[in-house]
Amino acid sequence: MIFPNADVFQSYLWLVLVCVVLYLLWFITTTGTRYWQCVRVPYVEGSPVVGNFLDAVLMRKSMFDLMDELYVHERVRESRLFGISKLITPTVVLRDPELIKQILIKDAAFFCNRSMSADPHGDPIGYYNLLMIKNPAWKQLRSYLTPSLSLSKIKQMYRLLDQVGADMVASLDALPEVRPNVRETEYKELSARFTTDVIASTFFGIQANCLKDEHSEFRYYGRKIFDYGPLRGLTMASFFFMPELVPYLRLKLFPRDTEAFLKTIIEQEITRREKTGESRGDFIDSMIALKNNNATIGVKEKIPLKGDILVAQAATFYMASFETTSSVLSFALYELTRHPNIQGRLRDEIRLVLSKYGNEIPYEALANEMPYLGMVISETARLYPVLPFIERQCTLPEGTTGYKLEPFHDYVIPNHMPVLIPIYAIHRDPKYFPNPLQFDPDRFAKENLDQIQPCTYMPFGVGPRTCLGSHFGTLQIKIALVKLLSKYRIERSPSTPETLTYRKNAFTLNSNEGLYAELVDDAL
Ligand code: HEM
Repeated sequence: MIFPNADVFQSYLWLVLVCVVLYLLWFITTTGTRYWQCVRVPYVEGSPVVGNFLDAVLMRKSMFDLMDELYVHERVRESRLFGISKLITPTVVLRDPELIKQILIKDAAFFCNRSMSADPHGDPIGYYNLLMIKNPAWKQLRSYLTPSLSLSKIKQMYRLLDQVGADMVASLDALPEVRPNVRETEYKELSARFTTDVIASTFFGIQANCLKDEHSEFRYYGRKIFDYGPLRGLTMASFFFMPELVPYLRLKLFPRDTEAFLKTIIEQEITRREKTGESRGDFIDSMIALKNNNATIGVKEKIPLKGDILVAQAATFYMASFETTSSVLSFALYELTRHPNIQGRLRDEIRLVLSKYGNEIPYEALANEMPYLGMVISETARLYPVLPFIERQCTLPEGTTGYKLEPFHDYVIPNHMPVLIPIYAIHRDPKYFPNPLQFDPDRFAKENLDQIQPCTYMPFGVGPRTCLGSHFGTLQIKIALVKLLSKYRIERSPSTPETLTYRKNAFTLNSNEGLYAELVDDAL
């Protein structure tokens, strides 16, 4: 009998070992797809490691385009739901409005959490906030923060908002003329500066002066939050794609210097007010009240709302509010530039209200007497929702293995599975919005509203975990549009893009192209 010598034996051993490791790697990195092969749900096959997000990881497609392609994929387009892999994690995507209603509204108690998460120990500011925190602490925190954005609070902020609107027009007046009575602007930067000044003024009681000074600190740090260079892009992607690893990688939701900046200004303002006894009835006052009332969150461990946890609330409101509002505002201005007839109709409505009230339009008039303004904003938020999808995680009481989808489907969603609702794709589905790429505010006319099926229009999300700032964000957009269109007619400039492509390294909708336009002096 011939025995292989030790070297050959060792080589065989290595070969076997390499094969085992490769097999294990394949086995682990294809978990998502293998899961969907075993259940009776249509799915789109993903690649090992990256699942269905290869094009997003390689930055070949924006998250919006990628989700849109999955939504209409031939294997799943007739189905109410389908499976994908978020890297290696099996993830269910809901396509059907009835099913979305069932999960996000009727059975919201089991789908209140988002699957993305931050590190509670290493990053308290990133974790203990409404965007990230999980139930039951989320419910407590939401009930503490809801009053700070109630209608009466928003009404109180109206004059401050109106002032920032006037500052915006003044900043446009100061631009050099490209021809007599004509100036050029870029809507994305303009909108970002407007919304940043609004937040600084209404939430923090601070004049940020972004509209006056392009190098303002507030604008600088705001830009940093959403400026997804390679490192920041990877960090932000990790919160969504691999939340379990976030604590080990010591990742933070806010860039460190932005966090330090926000911490300093918020703590300084809280200390100043406590010393002077000044009260403005704004967000900072609400935070001081929570602290003084010894408010806590959490059941087993009671976390007091003070220090970093208060900073977390202000920082998240800053993050959740300015990029979203400025995105919708800039796209609304862009569509109004491209559609002079729609702009004309809106200016007619503004003219009517100005003739009734003069330049001091009351809050009630803006809210109740300008239906076309509301329709333009709703249509903008349909065509350009800020997020590609809403995200949830199935969270059932201990001992329950899964959530039954009957009578819609015989599939059972396992506990902890991520659930995605692809709002961008649904808003652009011709089944729900005929001729979906057409910008048509009349879809939202009172007489047409009953044609919009529930849970097909979700720019602010749906159910109890919906956007907390939807009224406040909409009011900001209304004020900016009314102020700007009262003074100027907006027209295409040679740099106005005809079609838009979306940034591949952004999680909110953002065009690659600058949204340039001309402002023609034409006061109403
Ligand atoms: C037009 C502007 C805005 C749009 C389109 C928008 C959109 C959204 C969306 C889609 C969500 C996720 C909802 C879900 O998961 O169901 C969200 C959540 C949130 N938004 Fe907004 N938002 C806007 C303005 C604002 C403003 C001005 C604030 C002010 C503070 C704000 C604060 C929040 C917060 C705190 C959450 C998390 C709520 C929670 O998880 O309980 N948003 N927003």
